[in-house]
Amino acid sequence: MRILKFCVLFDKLGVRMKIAVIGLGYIGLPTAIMFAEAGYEVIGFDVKKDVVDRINSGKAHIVEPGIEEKLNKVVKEERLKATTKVEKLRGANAFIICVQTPLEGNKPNLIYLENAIRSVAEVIDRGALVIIESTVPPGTTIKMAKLLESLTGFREGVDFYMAHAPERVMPGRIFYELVYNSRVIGGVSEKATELAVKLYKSFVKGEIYATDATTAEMIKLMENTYRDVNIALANEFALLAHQYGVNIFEAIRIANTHPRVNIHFPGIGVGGHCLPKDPYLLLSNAKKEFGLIRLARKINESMPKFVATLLFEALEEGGVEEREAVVTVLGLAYKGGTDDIRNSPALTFVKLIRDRVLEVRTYDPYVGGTHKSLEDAIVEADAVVIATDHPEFKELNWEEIGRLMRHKILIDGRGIVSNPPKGFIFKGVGRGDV
Ligand SMILES: NC(=O)c1ccc[n+]([C@@H]2O[C@H](COP(=O)([O-])OP(=O)(O)OC[C@H]3O[C@@H](n4cnc5c(N)ncnc54)[C@H](O)[C@@H]3O)[C@@H](O)[C@H]2O)c1
Ligand SMILES: CC(=O)N[C@@H]1[C@@H](OP(=O)(O)OP(=O)(O)OC[C@H]2O[C@@H](n3ccc(=O)[nH]c3=O)[C@H](O)[C@@H]2O)O[C@H](CO)[C@@H](O)[C@@H]1O
Repeated sequence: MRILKFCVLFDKLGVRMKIAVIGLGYIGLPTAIMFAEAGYEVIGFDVKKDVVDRINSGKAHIVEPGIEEKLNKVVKEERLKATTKVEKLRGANAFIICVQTPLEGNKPNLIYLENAIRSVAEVIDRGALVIIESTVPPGTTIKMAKLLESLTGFREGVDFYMAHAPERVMPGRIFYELVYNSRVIGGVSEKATELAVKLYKSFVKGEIYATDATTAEMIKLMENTYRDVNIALANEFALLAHQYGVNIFEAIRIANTHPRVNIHFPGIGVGGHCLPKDPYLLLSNAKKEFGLIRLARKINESMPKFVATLLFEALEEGGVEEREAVVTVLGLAYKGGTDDIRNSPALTFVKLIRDRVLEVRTYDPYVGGTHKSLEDAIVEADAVVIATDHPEFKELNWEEIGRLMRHKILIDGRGIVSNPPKGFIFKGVGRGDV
């Protein structure tokens, strides 16, 4: 073990290995910190100057438990430096690419990844390892290896080595999961797989499964598609529960006691940088139509609209004119405990209702919003809609909140209020029982 660590940390001449991490966002920054903690010289590269400046002052630009302390330490000890200058990456033994891979329409936009490869091409030395951590459509890593070959005249498997090492961590648990999750690593060549496995072994304590690049790409996309399809099934069950007068959360709790059933949780929708796009990345290079995965997406995409319907029904029941209504939305983040608003169903919901009501107020303790305090956001409101399952919202005393409101209407888009509070018109996704 000690010999392996020595081989990975130092090159053949005994010089400390230099790792370049390209893209310092939710994935790249924690990854850069892990490699720095493992003993490498790490240089982080991002196109955003404000991100780079913040990191170099030891301050994180994202919310993640433990990140401030860890970042501060590795920056102070000069084990991690960030830059916007590509020439500073020269001499890197490994390049780890963590740029975003979003959708444009429903098609993958790989421009950030291609630009990252172009940057690598400017500075790469013979023998270097290039790893794509970003989630990509099947076949992309091989395409990127070809792009790098055409830009440099080098050959993969001979002059450089390229592998896909998809990231599987869950925001909120990143530093634990980076170490203890199992990992999948697939090289374009066998030598690339071998080198990448060796590199990740310097901090990963979970199992590392070696495969080829395209299989690794497909595995990552299958994992998130599996989750998306299962959430869609839970959402469809929730819609059915409204037809049958059932509390879906109670039904799911009991169904899940079956040894082979694990139903996910319904809600206002599925957000974040991954689940709303990865099923489309999986389908993007396919030559025929696949129905199930697309239908699941459509169901999940329809959920903010369903919550809007619940709101308008409740306003009508409460005798509140839509055009006069003041609605407070609790939570903008795509899920609890994060400041990430990418593809957040809360934002979609706000867009859906804002032209129909008098005022939409928003409050999110992690993101901000139109109001800085919960009390200010709620006072004289006609309805409150829970759009994010932040832990803070699970502790709220609804009777007290009700006293501040003009009308007591509560819509639970996240299944966090188990007992409808007294005196409220209460509706929630999957709460067919109320
Ligand atoms: N966020 C997650 O929970 C998560 C989990 C697993 C996998 N992933 C995947 O990891 C990848 C990164 O996701 P993220 O959430 O960290 O994205 P992000 O948007 O938070 O970070 C990407 C960073 O890359 C930078 N960047 C873009 N183009 C660049 C370039 N050419 N050179 C240098 N920097 C560049 C951006 O400025 C940004 O700071 C995506 O493919 C995503 O699907 C994300
Ligand atoms: C397979 C898997 O586990 N992948 C994880 C996932 O992480 P994530 O941060 O995107 O988190 P999720 O918890 O999946 O939430 C997404 C959205 O779905 C809503 N949701 C969730 C569960 C549920 O039962 N009902 C719901 O409605 C939730 O509110 C939120 O809006 O993708 C990352 C990037 O690839 C992975 O790295 C990470 O391992």
